[in-house]
Amino acid sequence: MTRDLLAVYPRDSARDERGRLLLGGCDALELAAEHGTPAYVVAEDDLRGQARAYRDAFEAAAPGSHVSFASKAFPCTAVLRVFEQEGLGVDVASGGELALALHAGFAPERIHLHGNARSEVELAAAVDHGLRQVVIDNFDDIERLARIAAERDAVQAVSIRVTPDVRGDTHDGISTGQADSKFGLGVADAREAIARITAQPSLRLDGLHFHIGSQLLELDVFRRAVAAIAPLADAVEEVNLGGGLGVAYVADQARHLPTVEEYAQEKVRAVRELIGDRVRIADEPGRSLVGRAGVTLYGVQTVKRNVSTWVGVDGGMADNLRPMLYGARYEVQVVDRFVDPEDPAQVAAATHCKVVGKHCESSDVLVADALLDAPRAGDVLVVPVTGAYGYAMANTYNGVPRSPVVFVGGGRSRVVVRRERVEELWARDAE
Ligand SMILES: Cc1ncc(COP(=O)(O)O)c(C=O)c1O
Ligand SMILES: N[C@@H](CCCC[NH3+])C(=O)O
Repeated sequence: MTRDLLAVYPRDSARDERGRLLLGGCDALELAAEHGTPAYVVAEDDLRGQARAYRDAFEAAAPGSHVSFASKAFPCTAVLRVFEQEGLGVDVASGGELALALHAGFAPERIHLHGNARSEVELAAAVDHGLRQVVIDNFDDIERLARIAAERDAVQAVSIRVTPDVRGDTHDGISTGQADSKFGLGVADAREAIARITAQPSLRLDGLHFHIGSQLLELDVFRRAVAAIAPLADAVEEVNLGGGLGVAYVADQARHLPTVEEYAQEKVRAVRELIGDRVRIADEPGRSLVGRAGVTLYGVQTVKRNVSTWVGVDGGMADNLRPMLYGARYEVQVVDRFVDPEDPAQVAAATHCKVVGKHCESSDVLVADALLDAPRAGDVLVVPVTGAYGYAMANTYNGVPRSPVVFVGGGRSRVVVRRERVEELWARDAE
């Protein structure tokens, strides 16, 4: 069993004596045969372990703190149920995510609603269900939500999303904390929002919130964001620090990845030093709760040589948009013939190739610099760390039905989301 090769795989992964990948104790080749490919395979123990790591780390650093799952990262019933059972709250960003969280069993007191362009219907649903908080993003929200709550004789708890004018080191597409952002209000406008909310009898100001960006691998940026919002904090009971911790997609990132404990301690320390002991601390991680728990299995359909060697698989940009959107890097292996990229003999014998999807786009490239052991049609490939924002952003481009989600653990597998049927491509036809 080689441990290093599994540095970014779900924590209970292993390779057996024949070198075959085991996920949650299940043989990856058998999983592919049983459930078909492509398939998202999720190690349930990894999800639970991360939820506990988060809960324990924040509880140790800031007793009474509140950790929620940012459900956009993996919006499916089974994943939400796991986090509900583990005692987390949930962050929803639309009426649809709200409906899903309720369907999965979250009590409304554990749900808060985000969104930079919510409809009346979405805001009314939040009030009708009595959600824990609605996060105010702009001045229009205040007027609208106050009216909706007043019409129902309700008092809705709110927090304000502040844009702290802090830039984390991440891709532009997932950076949100800069001054020129579509999310939240700048510090001066947030001060005005505090006054307007306080003047509304149907709203109760509860918290401040920031989210600087996603896939952040350095922690110092959080202290700068806390410093930016600190002058507003007298008005609130809670500060939500917005998640954002990155995951290691490839082994070299794993060496520098902060732990959940370091992340929680750094955030809490910043709040205690710059704001004080009085405020309750909340956080809402998405990616780092689910990223490493998930892998995608693909079937190789064809291998050919046009200058490069092109390995064509049965999925691609419809099940994982991240390479195309953010130039995201991933590892890939043949599930029963791993190549050790640090072993010169294995590297020399391996095939340097591009693993590409089946979609009609030249940029449908899953891994541009793959090193595989003699890939051929019929092989099963595994791409690790696809638990976050893979299923979430899946689509049916080129009429490819969406992939199933399969939970594994203790040597057993179970389908928690079935593969979409081709008939569902026309299920919404008006006639
Ligand atoms: C408001 C908000 N909260 C939480 C998250 C979750 O962030 P991450 O997945 O980076 O932890 C996001 C997405 O980045 C977000 O927009
Ligand atoms: N979809 C993005 C993350 C979005 C962050 C949401 N605020 C990704 O895959 O990296």
